[in-house]
Amino acid sequence: MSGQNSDPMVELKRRAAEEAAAMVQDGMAVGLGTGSTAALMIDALGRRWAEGLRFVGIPTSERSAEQARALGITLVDFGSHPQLDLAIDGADEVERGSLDLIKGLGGALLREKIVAAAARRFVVIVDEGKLVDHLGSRSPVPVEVTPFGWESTARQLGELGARVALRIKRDGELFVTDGGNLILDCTFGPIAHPRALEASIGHIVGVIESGLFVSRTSEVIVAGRDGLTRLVAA
Ligand SMILES: O=C(CO)[C@H](O)[C@H](O)COP(=O)(O)O
Repeated sequence: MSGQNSDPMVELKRRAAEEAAAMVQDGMAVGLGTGSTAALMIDALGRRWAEGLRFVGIPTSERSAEQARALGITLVDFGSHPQLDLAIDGADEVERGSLDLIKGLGGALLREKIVAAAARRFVVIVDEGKLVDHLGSRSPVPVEVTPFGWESTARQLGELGARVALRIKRDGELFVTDGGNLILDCTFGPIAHPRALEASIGHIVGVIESGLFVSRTSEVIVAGRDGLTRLVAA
């Protein structure tokens, strides 16, 4: 994930990632997101670590843990750090104005949401293609469910109006999360009331968590062709 890339959007994402990484200060406890943009941010933190910055990280996936460990970053858990100063992560969709999110196309939504909920500030880094007027415009809502009875859970999600697909990997194997669960990708189309939908999904037995992140974002750093923009929730 490190090194220069000739894709201009990757370069912009790298700048957003560096801007977010610059928010980390000595002594902080920091949530480390998952995905290609978050990986650029962890790389940037690795460079700051090499220059002498010292902080502790809680990763949102085994992937991010491995990357951070390889860079020498000290990782901790919630036992020693039940509250974080800052969490930085990517997103699949960001709703203009509210800054509500869909996350979890990378499959790490449960740990990502726990980390975001534990952070005093939750900073999101995306390219401009992720901005939408209504969540659900392009992305399904990933929902993490227990393997036991997933078909019944899927049926109930369907009753909320979603087209439901069990996530399968490219090699044809089931996608299994770091927690040993399954993902149901739920296509609702544009979502008028994300908070109400998040609650309705959460009430279904067998659902562990959804990728709707409502009223959790402190700030979004958007990488666009015209440079970086910082958005704060309205
Ligand atoms: O939610 C996520 C993983 O569960 C990611 O943050 C999201 O998928 C964005 O990834 P990328 O930066 O690669 O587009």
